[in-house]
Amino acid sequence: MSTLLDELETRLASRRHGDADTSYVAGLHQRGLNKILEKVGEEAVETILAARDAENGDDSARQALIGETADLWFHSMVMLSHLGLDHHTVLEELARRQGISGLEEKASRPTE
Ligand SMILES: N=c1c2ncn([C@@H]3O[C@H](COP(=O)(O)OP(=O)(O)OP(=O)(O)O)[C@@H](O)[C@H]3O)c2ncn1[C@@H]1O[C@H](COP(=O)(O)O)[C@@H](O)[C@H]1O
Repeated sequence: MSTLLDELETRLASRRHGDADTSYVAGLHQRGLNKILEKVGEEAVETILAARDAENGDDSARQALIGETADLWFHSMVMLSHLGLDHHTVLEELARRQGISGLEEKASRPTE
């Protein structure tokens, strides 16, 4: 699975300065960070709405949620790519957190 993300990462990087007429990703980069963030926000909202529908929905509603989540992950990867980061940094952060209870971690934060 990580291979798939690696391949997508390579394809995204190859579009960084590509032709917007033939590449959706190149078009996003050309339109800039604000446009990319707008898409991330839009896909996040669509994912939330699809999850609501999927809770008591049929297979097609669950499939729609999978599609929206894929859109959200994809646009998040474009965002990272635009900023010179990649999914490995996120996987490393998740690996760092592995086994650390979210409740314990929150309790150990310095109080403001
Ligand atoms: N995984 C994806 C992927 N997922 C979703 N999308 C596109 O993301 C867009 C999201 O849908 P929307 O309806 O919100 O988009 P839209 O209406 O065109 O956008 P706006 O005009 O509203 O900004 C669609 O155009 C989808 O086709 C993707 N486009 C590309 N990829 C990957 O990126 C690679 C490079 O793509 P290109 O840059 O197009 O060659 C591809 O080979 C794929 O591997």
